[in-house]
Amino acid sequence: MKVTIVGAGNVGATCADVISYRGIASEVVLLDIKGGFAEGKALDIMQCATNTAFNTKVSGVTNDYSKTINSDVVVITSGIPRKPGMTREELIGINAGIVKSVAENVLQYSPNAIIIVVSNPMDTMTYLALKATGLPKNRIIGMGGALDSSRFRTYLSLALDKPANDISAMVIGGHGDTTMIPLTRLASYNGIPVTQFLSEAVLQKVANDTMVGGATLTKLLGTSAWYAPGASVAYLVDSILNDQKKMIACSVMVDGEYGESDICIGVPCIIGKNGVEEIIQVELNQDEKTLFANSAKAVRAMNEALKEILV
Ligand SMILES: NC(=O)C1=CN([C@@H]2O[C@H](COP(=O)(O)OP(=O)(O)OC[C@H]3O[C@@H](n4cnc5c(N)ncnc54)[C@H](O)[C@@H]3O)[C@@H](O)[C@H]2O)C=CC1
Ligand SMILES: O=C([O-])CC(=O)C(=O)O
Repeated sequence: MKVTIVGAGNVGATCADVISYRGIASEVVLLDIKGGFAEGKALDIMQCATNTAFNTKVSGVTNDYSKTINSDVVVITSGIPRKPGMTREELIGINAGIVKSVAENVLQYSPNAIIIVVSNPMDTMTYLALKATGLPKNRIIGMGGALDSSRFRTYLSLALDKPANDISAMVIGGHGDTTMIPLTRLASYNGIPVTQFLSEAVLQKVANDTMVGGATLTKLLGTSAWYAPGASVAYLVDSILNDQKKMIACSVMVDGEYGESDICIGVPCIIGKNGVEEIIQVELNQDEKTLFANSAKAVRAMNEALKEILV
């Protein structure tokens, strides 16, 4: 199975690295506009093969889409990341043009690919990719919820002092500092509600830390995060290529689900060989419904900025 990753920067290269050493795909192509950059990253990753025992073929190309031909999955990480103090939404002016042209280019050589959008503001970029390409909605997936949920589980694990893999928890809604909805009420430690172990105040702090998880890392690193984002994309790619049908919160086009339509927003999805195979309807309480409606309103308002680019 072949995966193309457009953008060989921090997130794209990390994603290629994880896909390779976990043997998720037989071939990975990294593509970047910076001359020689993707080639260098690919060569560096390939030189891990003997020490981490993988056989994935990794190659890099400078803006040559013909080398991406017949990819099963294409990941779009091209674009600029935010700097400390910025919101993801501020990236729209530069990233919209990049994401639109990249989505159109990859489809010329891989008309059947499933596209994973990572570039920010991710919900808006996913909507843009869908509208610009006209692909069926099951084939455009925005990656945000997988990462936000892993951050939520990490913060819960720290609060509980228990392993993150024993914790089940999900974040839905937009992938923004104020639009994420950590579903605290439904989070569990091996099936036991975390509300049995953690006070309301601690749970509120965990939820707040989760929502600003990306901003916290951006402040610490001077640019946005890449290890967990790259691993989260690889997790999604694995569920697609190996038809695992995992339930993963992803930004997808909703058509009446959760009372919304004509936006891409994070909802729990079954991810398999056909991309988005099902949207799971969680029974939300009134507070959660209100949070989701407000999140959707903010995501929809952001899409307005695409009007000029989509004409
Ligand atoms: N959805 C999510 O959960 C996450 C999204 N992001 C977003 O992912 C994007 C990438 O982040 P990083 O990898 O940290 O940035 P980066 O700056 O390290 O890498 C971006 C790469 O894209 C390349 N690029 C720019 N225009 C291109 C084009 N037209 N064609 C091909 N390549 C192009 C650049 O040369 C650069 O190498 C950012 O927009 C960031 O905000 C980052 C982390 C998580
Ligand atoms: O914070 C950012 O700008 C990058 C991102 O989306 C994340 O790490 O969640």
